[in-house]
Amino acid sequence: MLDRREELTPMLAQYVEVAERYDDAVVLFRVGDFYKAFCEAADEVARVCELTRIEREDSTGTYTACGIPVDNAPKYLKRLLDAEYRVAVADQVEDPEEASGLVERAVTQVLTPGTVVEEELLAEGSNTYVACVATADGGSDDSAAEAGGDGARDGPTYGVAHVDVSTGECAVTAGDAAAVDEELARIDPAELLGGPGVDPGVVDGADCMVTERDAGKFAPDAAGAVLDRYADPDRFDAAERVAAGALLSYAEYTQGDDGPLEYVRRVRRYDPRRSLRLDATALRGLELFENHVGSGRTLFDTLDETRSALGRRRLRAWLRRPLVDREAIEARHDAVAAFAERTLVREDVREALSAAYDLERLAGRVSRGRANARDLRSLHDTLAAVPAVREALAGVDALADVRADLDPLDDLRELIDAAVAEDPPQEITDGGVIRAGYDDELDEIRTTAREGREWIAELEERERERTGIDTLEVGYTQVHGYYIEVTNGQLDKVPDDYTRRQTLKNSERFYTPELKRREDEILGADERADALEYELFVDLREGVAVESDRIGALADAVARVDALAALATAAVERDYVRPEVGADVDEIRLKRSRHPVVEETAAEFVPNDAALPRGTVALITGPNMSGKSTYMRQVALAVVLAQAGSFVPADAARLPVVDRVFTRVGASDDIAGGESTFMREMRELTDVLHDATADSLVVLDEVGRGTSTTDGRAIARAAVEFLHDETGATTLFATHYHGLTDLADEYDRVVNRHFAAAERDGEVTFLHRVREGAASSSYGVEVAELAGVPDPVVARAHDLVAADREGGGGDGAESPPDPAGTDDGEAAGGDGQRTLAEVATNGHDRGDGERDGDKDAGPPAVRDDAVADLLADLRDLPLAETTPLEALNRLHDLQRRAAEAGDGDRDDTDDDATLDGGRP
Ligand SMILES: Nc1ncnc2c1ncn2[C@@H]1O[C@H](COP(=O)(O)OP(=O)(O)OP(=O)(O)O)[C@@H](O)[C@H]1O
Repeated sequence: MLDRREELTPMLAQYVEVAERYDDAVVLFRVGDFYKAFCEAADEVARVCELTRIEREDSTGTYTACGIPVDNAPKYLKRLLDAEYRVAVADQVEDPEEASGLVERAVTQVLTPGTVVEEELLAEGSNTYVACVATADGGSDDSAAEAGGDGARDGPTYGVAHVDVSTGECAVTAGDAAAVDEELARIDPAELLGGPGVDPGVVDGADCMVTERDAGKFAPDAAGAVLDRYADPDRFDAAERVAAGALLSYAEYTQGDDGPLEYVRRVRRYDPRRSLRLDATALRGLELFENHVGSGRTLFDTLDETRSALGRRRLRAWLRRPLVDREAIEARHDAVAAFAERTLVREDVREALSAAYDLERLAGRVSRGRANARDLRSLHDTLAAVPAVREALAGVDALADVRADLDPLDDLRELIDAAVAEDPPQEITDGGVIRAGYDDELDEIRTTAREGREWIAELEERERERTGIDTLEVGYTQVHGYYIEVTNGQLDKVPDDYTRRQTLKNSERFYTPELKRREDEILGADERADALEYELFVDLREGVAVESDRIGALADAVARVDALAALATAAVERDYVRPEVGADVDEIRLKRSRHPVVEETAAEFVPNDAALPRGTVALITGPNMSGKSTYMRQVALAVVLAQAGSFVPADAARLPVVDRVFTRVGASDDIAGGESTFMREMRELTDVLHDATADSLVVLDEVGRGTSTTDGRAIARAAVEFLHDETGATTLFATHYHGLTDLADEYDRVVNRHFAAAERDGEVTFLHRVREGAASSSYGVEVAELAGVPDPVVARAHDLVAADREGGGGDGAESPPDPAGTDDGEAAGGDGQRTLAEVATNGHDRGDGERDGDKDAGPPAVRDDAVADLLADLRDLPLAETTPLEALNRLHDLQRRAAEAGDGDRDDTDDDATLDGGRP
């Protein structure tokens, strides 16, 4: 098309010119009721949006066009954004009626995945961020960047900035490549700008669209000048300045390059170390916001009892960045406790908040000049809900601070209420927006129009009387205006002052000079009223925009109240307990803790205790599927929840304040990223071993399983030793390398815990109960059988395992496991080895003569576990809620299980001593 530029029609020439300027975007031209794309852009739009592509022909030749209907635009724009297109929307910027020739068009907005502000394109309860990573020198030379941020490892310091263009929230920090990676995982941007000089590895890992910008935007002077419009650049490090400045310049560009975004009221500088650090692996491994299978529930879903979009975003932010300041954590717990203890307060507050609209986004639209009258009514309705929240909170000391911040902005509410009609139309140009009584001039114009209409309404009656034409009618059409209609039979009675306007088949239509005058008056008044209403509305909107700081402060308080009330609701409804996090707490101690998400879906969740003095490395063994991962995650989640300000799912909890939670759990194959599972696993392990401190909590699941047994076992052992000796981090380490469990004999702070399985009626049952000591078997083959692996394969696997054990191969040969952690050599049997077959047939008579009447022939580990479970079930029996018949049934069941477990010469009663220090 460029080669035909001279011949193009004026509009196409205009399109080509804009498309050249916005060459990284699909340009859409507003033409009538459509946003139109032409030529190649039309092909793309038609393909992505599944719209019809039209071949057009004019004097200059043929070209394609594709139109998105304006009324349905969000749906199609979303498709384009999801397909990672940028879309430049060019609107008419002059009144078509006043234009001589072609209407002037200009790009008023560039829509990109990270900068959309359209309500329909934004997720309601989460932020949409665009982030930017940059070096201090903007890539101009390779000199070392100015120090700042974390700088723990060698390498340049990067600035990382992010902004939510819909709410104006903007923040910046600095750190090395690893810190940037971690920050990006927490920010979870929808779009990322990578400055020149930034190591490609730093931005490539981000799971979002990466946008390139002209290098000049990252030049320190240029970026500094942009930042200066928002904040004092001297408050920031060099790298932060470049990142924030370049980012804000991009944000301005997407909003039509119309100068500074006034609703970005501040650029917050933060230090990620002032919150509990959760890197991408931890966020993923603990399934805070994302479920591995992509469909199940997450921690956030489970806790989300918020009532407003503001609260929902705040709760997300709290979980993403839990606190590390003990006082702040306790203050949040105090507030949650206050809500939890007061059902009425909580319910009143939540009900009032249900009426709250998204104050932050409303304020953003007001400042951008995009709010319509309905938005201002929504703002009014939200302000109107505040007094009820304040009233509910009155007299609750722990909530006094947040209550004080809930300024209901009465002046603003009254102003909006007085000015804006109660149920205004969508458009602000068509009138009906401003209330009567708000503006004298408007009222006067409206009176004129009303009086005119009344005069016309009475005209029919008057004219019938005056002319004697009893069928005379007065009417109105859009095209001809007001008329007096007389049927043909009565035309002889028409008076002289009637002028013919229109002839119909059976009648004639007339007007009189007075009717014409009144009509002009009414139409003129309507037009003036609409224009004046628009003016008044825009003035009002600007007046409200001036108050955006106060609205922002109120939005912050509303978000806090909602998030606190949500945490309290979750705590009450799901039976969570307030954790103790005092300065003297130097251990993780949980009584009957549960996994907050799994307990929601499991038919019957088995609670477990945990007692881990700081610096303990707990080796967790047990069969596949026995609950190791769930247990480790629930301990980590208790810590995260507590530091986020939440109560935790347990009967009692004492938790230290940790600086970071590291996890390496579950499968995280990175096929798309081109790394093998093992490589990825080792990378994650590297991060842990490098960065964990004595204040960290480390959760490692089956480290080393991705390679040969010998190598894997060696790596696992070395990692445990390092964590114990060098790092001192409190660690939960699940492993199938049973040989590792003898580390507990060598190291003070290494302890063994295990999960047991019971075998009943020929089937393996998982008890999901944690116990002291190491486990005896993996039950891998049994799990394979449960999963439906064909019988011959299962049988062959059993044989191979047995042969392997007898032959002394495999992990089991390294050293005999201590089955129940009882240190009782006898208990493990003559040679300390038990075949899987022995374990699998323990205490169960197959009727094939295998068990020759010796009830104690089975391995003590399984028997002990069965007895311990019996005791635990007995202890947990809710007597108060059990009917006599149920009790009898339960007793019968317990008796049966006692018989199965055997009544051997047991003297150990401390199986369940994990938390209680040996008390039964
Ligand atoms: N305490 C519990 N109460 C009830 N169900 C549980 C409990 N713990 C785990 N489960 C259920 O048991 C199953 C296996 O749990 P998990 O993945 O934690 O086992 P695992 O020992 O880590 O297995 P593997 O070694 O194969 O990774 C899960 O489906 C989980 O929902």
